[in-house]
Amino acid sequence: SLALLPTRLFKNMLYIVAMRAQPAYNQSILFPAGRVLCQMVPCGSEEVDESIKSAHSAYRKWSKMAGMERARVMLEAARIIRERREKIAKLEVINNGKSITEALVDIDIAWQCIEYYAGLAGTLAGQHVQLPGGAFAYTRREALGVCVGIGAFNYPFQIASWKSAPALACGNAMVFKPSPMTPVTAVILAEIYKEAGVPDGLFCVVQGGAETGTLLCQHPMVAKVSFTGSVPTGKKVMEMSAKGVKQVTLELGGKSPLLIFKDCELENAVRGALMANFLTQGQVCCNGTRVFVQREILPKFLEEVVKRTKAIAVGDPLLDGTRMGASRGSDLTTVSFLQGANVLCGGEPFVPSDPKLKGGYYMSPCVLDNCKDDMTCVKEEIFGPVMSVLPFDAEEEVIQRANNTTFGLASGVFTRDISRAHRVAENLEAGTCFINNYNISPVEVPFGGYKNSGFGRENGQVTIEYYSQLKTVVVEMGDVENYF
Ligand SMILES: NC(=O)C1=CN([C@@H]2O[C@H](COP(=O)(O)OP(=O)(O)OC[C@H]3O[C@@H](n4cnc5c(N)ncnc54)[C@H](O)[C@@H]3O)[C@@H](O)[C@H]2O)C=CC1
Ligand SMILES: C[N+](C)(C)CCCC(=O)O
Repeated sequence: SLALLPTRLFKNMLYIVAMRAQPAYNQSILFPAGRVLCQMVPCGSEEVDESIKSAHSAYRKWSKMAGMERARVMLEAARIIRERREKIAKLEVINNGKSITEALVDIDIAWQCIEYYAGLAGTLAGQHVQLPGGAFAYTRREALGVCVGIGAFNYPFQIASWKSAPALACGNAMVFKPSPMTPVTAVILAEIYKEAGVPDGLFCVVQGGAETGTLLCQHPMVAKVSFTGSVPTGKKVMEMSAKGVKQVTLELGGKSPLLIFKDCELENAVRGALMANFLTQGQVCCNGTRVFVQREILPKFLEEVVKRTKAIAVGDPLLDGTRMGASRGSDLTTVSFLQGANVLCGGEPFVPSDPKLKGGYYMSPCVLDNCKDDMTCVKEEIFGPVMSVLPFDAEEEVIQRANNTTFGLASGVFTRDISRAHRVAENLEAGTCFINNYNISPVEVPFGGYKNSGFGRENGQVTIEYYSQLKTVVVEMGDVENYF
């Protein structure tokens, strides 16, 4: 991570929230105020084993229920979340530090996801295949068993919902481990599922960090692991899962390109660039952090983007007017990765006026200009509110530069030329391409990566396939033909 780079003082100093200093895994930090939020006891092998066993017995009951029955329980869970959205959103702000405006959207996306998969639960079906002599075969779509979900800190409630909703719809149980930095709201989701009527243990939450995560991935009764987090941890999860031949979904990091052509509608492109970079303090895996702008419109684009970035209200995330809250991290470190890039605004520690928030982790959003493709800020994921802007001249050139990365989570293009838009979408190597927008997430639409950004998908109909398996039943209607 960038925090590992040598620290030198530049004339133009840039501060980012250090990623190295994670709080002790049994302690969660209150990001907005820099105080300890709660003490959690990390689950050891006994607790992990207990949770997986209780999930397994719940799975036995749940998977035998009709899809329509599971749907009713899930719809009730969605209803409860919708009813309590303000309360849960407030807890999410305290848990994570993001603004209340964004937390409300996250909670809404969470209940929509549960509602969507409730709708699919009754549609699970197989195929009937006719064979010679009146024989036939049919396929059954069956649950996998106990699935493990491991979440990152940036969308705690939403990630728990995105993983559990398709899992439960297909008849599985889930043991979920939230990030030790944001341990609170997954527990609220577990309580809501219980209240809605799922069998005891169907959605269990275990607390802890890497050790607990390892125990989950290695447990022989686990059928699948769905992971959201960094590339290095994702590789470890895949390795551990491979030993037990467990299925894996990996939602990893990104350094997504956003291509802004001179024929775009500039006002929307500017809004798109802000949405692509500054949601959740820039801590979004699919952020379009490499903003390629066609040279002719670069000055106008930068003028607008910088003006609006400077106007972003940073501070107390519980206030309605705040647009950027607190980041994770336990200290602010000066990091020099500029290598000649120009800080047009922000990138500094921000201290809110409220004395209660003085110890919190705030940073002013930053725009970097004069960037080159081989700079660290352009190549590596920063996971903070830092937008790197790069000029380009031609379509072919910018596609080649945009694809020159090991990541492939998302991408975006702003243009009014309809053919160009679809041509660019076809040629960008990424799991998602947004045309004339960025970072919207309708739950009906699959989400996931190419290349090192992972595989498998979340959301959309296709995710049913990642949480179920196919059984083929072959039926003979005549005599057995015997070769012996
Ligand atoms: N694709 C996506 O949807 C997202 C990707 N990310 C990526 O994750 C990075 C930072 O997020 P972090 O939470 O710090 O990621 P991380 O990879 O450190 O942790 C993610 C989760 O994995 C757990 N974990 C850590 N070591 C483990 C191990 N050996 N075995 C099993 N579980 C383990 C953690 O406790 C946490 O719950 C970002 O830089 C970004 O690249 C983050 C959020 C969303
Ligand atoms: C909701 N959305 C699309 C902004 C981000 C979801 C992916 C993540 O967990 O970072």
